[in-house]
Amino acid sequence: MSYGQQFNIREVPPIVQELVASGVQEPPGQYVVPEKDRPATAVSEMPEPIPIVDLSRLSANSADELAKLQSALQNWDLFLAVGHGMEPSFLAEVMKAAREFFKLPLEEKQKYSNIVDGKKMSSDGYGNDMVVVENQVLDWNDRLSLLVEPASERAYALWPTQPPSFRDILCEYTVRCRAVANLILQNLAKLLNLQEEYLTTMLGEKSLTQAIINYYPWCPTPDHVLGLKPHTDASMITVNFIDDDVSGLQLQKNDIWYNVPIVPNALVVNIGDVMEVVSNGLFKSLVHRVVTNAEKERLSLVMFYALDPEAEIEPVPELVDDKRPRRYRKMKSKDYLAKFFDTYATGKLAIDSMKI
Ligand SMILES: O=C(O)CCC(=O)C(=O)O
Ligand SMILES: [Fe+2]
Repeated sequence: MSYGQQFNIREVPPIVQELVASGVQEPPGQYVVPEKDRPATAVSEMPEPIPIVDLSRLSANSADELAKLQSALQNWDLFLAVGHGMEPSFLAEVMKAAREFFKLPLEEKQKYSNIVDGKKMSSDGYGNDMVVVENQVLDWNDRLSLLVEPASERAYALWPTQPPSFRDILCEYTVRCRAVANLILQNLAKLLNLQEEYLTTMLGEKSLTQAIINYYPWCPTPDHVLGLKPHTDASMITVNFIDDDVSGLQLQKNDIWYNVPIVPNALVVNIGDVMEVVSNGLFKSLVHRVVTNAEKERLSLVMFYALDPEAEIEPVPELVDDKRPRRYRKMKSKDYLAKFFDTYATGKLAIDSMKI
């Protein structure tokens, strides 16, 4: 995710889906993760399940539900959201449109390629990992990334016209997901003892929402590759709608990796770097990665809610005092995003560079 920017790249990586279709038995060396970073087949059992938060109860001001949200974020930096008002039939349609795009012939998908002049990668369009450092380990993932908000900034030339329903469905999902994000932000503001509209106001008209459809082809050797390298998101919050059939998202807490369970029709919502900084560390950005599956492909549709590129990311004054001094530097949103990709490519966490 990068929001309306172009980046110089070292090479154009292959489309993973094509590698798989060509019948590779082993992933090419560029995808093989060094032994110490490989996804262990056995991950730990969660000591307690991730709370499932009912958003309809939050909107009815349930104190119990708010406490559940707080405990989820304290323990896991993420929660599962039900009661979001999006019918299973609508969500199924969204996933179907996303899946159908990836089923199109390569030439059709390449019409929306994110490669510019063979040397740059745009934040919008179809492609995959951005290669910016030497010996970068590549993700076993292809994606379609589209800026959806502000609506006036959409690059419609990169929005697929196949399947024919794609555009309308993504527009509707954007509107409905924005309502979900706003409700969550209002409740996060409450937990921070800020005015209810504090965070929704920060995420105002010029703020950017990037939609990314991740497509992870099945992989002959899932133990040796990662769908996505360990990272935090460069967002305020991230709302993730996951294929309800195939797990793969893992979160890290206290240096241990755990599987995020699949709950059909629930959204997975996590804290991103911007919120960690804004809250002066009261909320923590989720460290996560994606592992692949030996038999099945996997899809996720992820909405990243980020600030206006010209806005400064910094702790809000209300959350800085003598007892809790400022813990993060200030940085312009667009500069942070540029930095984010270099750090991601090397397997490091961008948020660490903001810490004082
Ligand atoms: O595929 C997923 O479930 C997670 C995707 C993700 O973490 C991302 O796109 O930043
Ligand atoms: Fe992520």
